[in-house]
Amino acid sequence: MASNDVHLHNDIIDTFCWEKVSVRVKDKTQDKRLLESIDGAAYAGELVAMMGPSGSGKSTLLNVLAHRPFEPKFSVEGQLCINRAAASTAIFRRASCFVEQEDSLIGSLTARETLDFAAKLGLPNSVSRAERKRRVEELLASFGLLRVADTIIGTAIRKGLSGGEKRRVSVASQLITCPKILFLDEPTSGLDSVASFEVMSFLKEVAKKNRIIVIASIHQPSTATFNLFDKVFLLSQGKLCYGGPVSFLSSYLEDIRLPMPLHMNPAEYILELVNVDFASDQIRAEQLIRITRLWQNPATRPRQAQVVDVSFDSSARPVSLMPLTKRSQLLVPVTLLHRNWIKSYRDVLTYGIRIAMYLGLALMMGTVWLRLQSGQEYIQPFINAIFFGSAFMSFMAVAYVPAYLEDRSTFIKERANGLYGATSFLVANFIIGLPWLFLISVLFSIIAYWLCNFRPDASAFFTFVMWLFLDLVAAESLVVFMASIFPVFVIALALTAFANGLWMSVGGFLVNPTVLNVFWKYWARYIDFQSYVFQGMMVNEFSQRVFECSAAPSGSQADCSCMYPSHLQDQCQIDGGAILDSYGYGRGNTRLWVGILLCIVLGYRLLTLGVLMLKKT
Ligand SMILES: Nc1ncnc2c1ncn2[C@@H]1O[C@H](COP(=O)(O)OP(=O)(O)OP(=O)(O)O)[C@@H](O)[C@H]1O
Repeated sequence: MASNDVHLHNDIIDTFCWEKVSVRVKDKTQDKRLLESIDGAAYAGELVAMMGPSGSGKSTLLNVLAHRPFEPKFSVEGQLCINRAAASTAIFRRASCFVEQEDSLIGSLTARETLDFAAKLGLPNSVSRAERKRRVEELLASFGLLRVADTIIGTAIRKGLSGGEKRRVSVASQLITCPKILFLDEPTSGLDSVASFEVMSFLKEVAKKNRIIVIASIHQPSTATFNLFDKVFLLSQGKLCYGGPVSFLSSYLEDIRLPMPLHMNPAEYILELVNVDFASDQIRAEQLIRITRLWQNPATRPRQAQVVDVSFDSSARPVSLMPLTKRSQLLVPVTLLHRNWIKSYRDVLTYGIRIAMYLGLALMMGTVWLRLQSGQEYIQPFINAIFFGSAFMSFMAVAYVPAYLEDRSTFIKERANGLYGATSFLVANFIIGLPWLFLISVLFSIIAYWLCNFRPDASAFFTFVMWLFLDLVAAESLVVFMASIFPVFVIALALTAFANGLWMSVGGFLVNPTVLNVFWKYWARYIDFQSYVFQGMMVNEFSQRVFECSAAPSGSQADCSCMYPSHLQDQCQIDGGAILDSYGYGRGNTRLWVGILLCIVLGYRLLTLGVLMLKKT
């Protein structure tokens, strides 16, 4: 789209217009026009409705107007102007906000915290703390949210605000940065007619008081809600059928001999007029062609439809407009970290359930491998327990997929509104996981390590904790990477499980590294984080341990189906070092392995950053 930016400081946007907006989607399976040459304009203080039957192109038009990113298969044409000058994406990002159909609110925050974090992320540094608080309270009051300001939004297991209240919080949180244009995709979806009216009348008031242009797609408003709008754009099959003041609609319909019936909801009537999805008769289809032709033809299009009367309430005190200066890029990750911290300890689904799961696994492991002894027959159980403690713990990191996908979806929406970028998101995401994963590692080890009777030595215990912690950090980084490439729950879950399965298979336990198939031996093992953890834990346990044959019950050697070589089973005393030699694990490599593990973690995180920078939706 166009260059030649207008200069926005504290300027009011008086006019926002769009000309000849067309969208086409073309790929191997389809070539379809979604929007055809749509023109329109909106003025400061107006509440504008985008209406039309399902699939008519309302959301697509809204996305174009808001400069939202489109997938490459879409081709978008047209011109968007602010104050009659062409405007770039950067100007739009700074001047507008987009409220999605689905709320991207964080369920464990309260309404007040949600607005406060939106202010911290969106407002420039020059805004003082007191001013920020004042704006939050002002918006809570103007959206009728003071009564529920300290109630949480609501999570899957904890009820919070009602649907209407959530929508109001969504809208209020976007208004905190004083956008000059506010786009809303179906702001009333899922609300009853009373709640819909309530939300739209708040928006109308805010638009008038602050001279904001509010453009909302809406499905089927009640008569009262419809009458709140200043303007309506009616779409059908990607074409414009009417675009002008709501007050002029009825006389226009009379002019084209389709008068609005008395006592009928006008929104319902116009939607019926242009809906041919379920019409079996030819008459309806021809009627739609006639309506669109009349509108498309400048000769027959009524001049009044484009005349807009904006009446402002000059007595109302407007919310002050903020200068559009830059925010500190250092403060953003800190704010995200603070928000993630509140979420992680309040929302049991984020880490609470995982902590409980790992404690259960620790108890299970500790009781299955209960008090292993120093007899030779315990060598294999020790190795099995180490494998379980490294590989299976890493596998269970798949439980993080849903929480990460939720965070990613919030990030995608907030990034589209220009709040912060992928680096801030990933830094905050990484740091917030560390204390929780450390806590899990310590709690798991306290239970499992002593119950299993691993080497009773403080330094061995803390080394075990360190390996487990690194294992979980790497496993979580793998989850983050996979779920960023494929942000669909089932696919992310399946692929992470697959990757973990592969790392388990080539990690050294299931096939001794000395006999591993060459196809895997020379690459997979080296990037397999589980193999370094397994090696590390093995060295930690076996390098200073001796297994006695005397401790074994008689005849146990014959029953022993061990992985370690048979010549070792004949000896009366087995040094743990010999077990390590049989696996080809050298001692003294701990630092190297820790370094490699950290590089693997960094690698996953950097790859994720690349994915998030490239994937905008
Ligand atoms: N990614 C896509 N690929 C192909 N067609 C698409 C894509 N996205 C939307 N469309 C098509 O574009 C048309 C307009 O869709 P859009 O979502 O804008 O309609 P809408 O009026 O907002 O519908 P609804 O009210 O049901 O949300 C529809 O026919 C839809 O099938």
